[in-house]
Amino acid sequence: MVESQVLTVAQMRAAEQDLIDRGSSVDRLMKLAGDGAAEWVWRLASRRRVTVLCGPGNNGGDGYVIAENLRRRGAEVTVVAPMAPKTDAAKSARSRFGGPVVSDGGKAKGGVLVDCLFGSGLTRPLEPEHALALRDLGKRHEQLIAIDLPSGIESDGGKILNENLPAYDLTLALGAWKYAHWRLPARFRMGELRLVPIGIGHCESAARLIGKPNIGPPASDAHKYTRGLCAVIAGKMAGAALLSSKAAMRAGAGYVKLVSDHSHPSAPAGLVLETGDLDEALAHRRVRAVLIGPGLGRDDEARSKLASVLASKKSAVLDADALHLLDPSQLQRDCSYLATPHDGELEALCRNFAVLAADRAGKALGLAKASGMVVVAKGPDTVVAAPDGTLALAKPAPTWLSTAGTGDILAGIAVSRMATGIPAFEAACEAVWLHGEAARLAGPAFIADDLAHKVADAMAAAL
Ligand SMILES: NC(=O)C1=CN([C@@H]2O[C@H](COP(=O)(O)OP(=O)(O)OC[C@H]3O[C@@H](n4cnc5c(N)ncnc54)[C@H](OP(=O)(O)O)[C@@H]3O)[C@@H](O)[C@H]2O)[C@@H](O)CC1
Ligand SMILES: Nc1ncnc2c1ncn2[C@@H]1O[C@H](COP(=O)(O)OP(=O)(O)O)[C@@H](O)[C@H]1O
Ligand SMILES: [K+]
Repeated sequence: MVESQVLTVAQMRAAEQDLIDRGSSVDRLMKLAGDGAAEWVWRLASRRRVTVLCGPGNNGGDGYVIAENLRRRGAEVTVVAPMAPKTDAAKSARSRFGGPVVSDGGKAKGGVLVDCLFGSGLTRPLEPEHALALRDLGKRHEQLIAIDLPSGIESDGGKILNENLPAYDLTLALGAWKYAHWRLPARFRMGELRLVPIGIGHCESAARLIGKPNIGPPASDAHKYTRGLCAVIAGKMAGAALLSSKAAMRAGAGYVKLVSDHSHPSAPAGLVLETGDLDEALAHRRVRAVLIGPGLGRDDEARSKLASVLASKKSAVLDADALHLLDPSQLQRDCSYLATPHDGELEALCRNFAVLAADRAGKALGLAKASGMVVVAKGPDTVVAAPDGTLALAKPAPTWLSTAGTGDILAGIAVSRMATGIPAFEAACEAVWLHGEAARLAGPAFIADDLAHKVADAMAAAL
């Protein structure tokens, strides 16, 4: 879906060029973007005075279009332009603005500040005088709207390039989402996010935002084995695997087995405990997906359990300790693997698979390519990467997830989705969404056990 694609600056430029090649023009796209954005500014301003801060590029050009649109509706609007327009489209938009333009924003104040200083073309930190002007104007206005991106943010990485820049109430993404709209730390400076369409089409290589999956109830002739049997392998700290199992039982699989050397007096009655030989348990033809890692430990016994899982050639979710123990040569060809590392585990895996990249998305993509595994790089801005270079970005999930054991729940959901027979990348995206939704439904201050129970409600939301 076009609305869920997330583009790099290079992809955005190619998409714009594509529209121009089909008969549009930069001026026409700027008019569409500016008029679309002006609609939001008009609503938010509701007759308050508006200041539009315009830079030299096409982001500034959008600003002049917005200002003229508002002026024609009768709004009191001033443009502050510390730099003259440089691009042809911006110069022409400037020439069509019939209101006042000042170069020094020293006296400007009002209801709404519209930031059109720089957008996706920003290549370096703001000059000190521009950063200062933005900061001061920000303080003298009641509400701040960023056009395309807040100025001072790097579009592809989501880095904030200057200190003490203002936080915004609303950011209007023009044409398509950019990475910065969903990456930290940029995301949390942007306030509400809205997309202004300008006719950008489907981009084959774009990343996508993870949205609500369409799961549906079991088929009318379903039985527990057709829905999928998954095995969760317990290790030293058996509680973690039990948490994963509880989540797996609620995430779609028809049958969940906990393969454990421990007794589990508090295990739900519906969870099948298997205490026998691990290789035998794995060899069972009905086992469609296996989870190993939560609470596994890192001793010889843990190593041997991981070796058994990988030798079984079953589809597997690898989490926690399994990611530290993993030897690249153990991964089997033509097997489906899903790894769920947090940042520390991702670092260890990247060392192990000789992957060099600067940020989480780059590391996840590099690792997926080097290992053949689907990689869910977990954190406040989780990404999912596939070996073929497909990337999906999660929307922010509740920060209450930052509590022990929530990763075990994610791994349990993932193995359950995989056991239903869907491809690992889809299973990963569904698991990330269900995990975030369960957290939303659990409310504040939940613990991992509460989260496991909410997985069924998250499934209900996706039916
Ligand atoms: N293309 C289209 O069809 C459409 C584009 N649209 C809009 O265009 C925006 C992208 O426009 P853009 O590429 O002109 O970049 P923008 O962010 O305005 O300005 C950057 C310019 O300033 C410069 N510069 C960079 N960093 C700097 C710094 N720190 N301090 C000083 N200067 C700096 C840099 O030039 P440089 O100095 O590096 O040569 C660059 O040229 C996009 O976000 C959207 O709003 C929409 O209208 C829809 C149609
Ligand atoms: N600040 C946060 N905002 C949103 N999600 C978070 C945040 N911190 C952690 N999470 C999520 O919580 C889970 C934590 O997993 P993990 O670190 O493996 O914990 P554990 O090992 O204790 O189970 C991950 O899914 C991660 O994405
Ligand atoms: K901007």
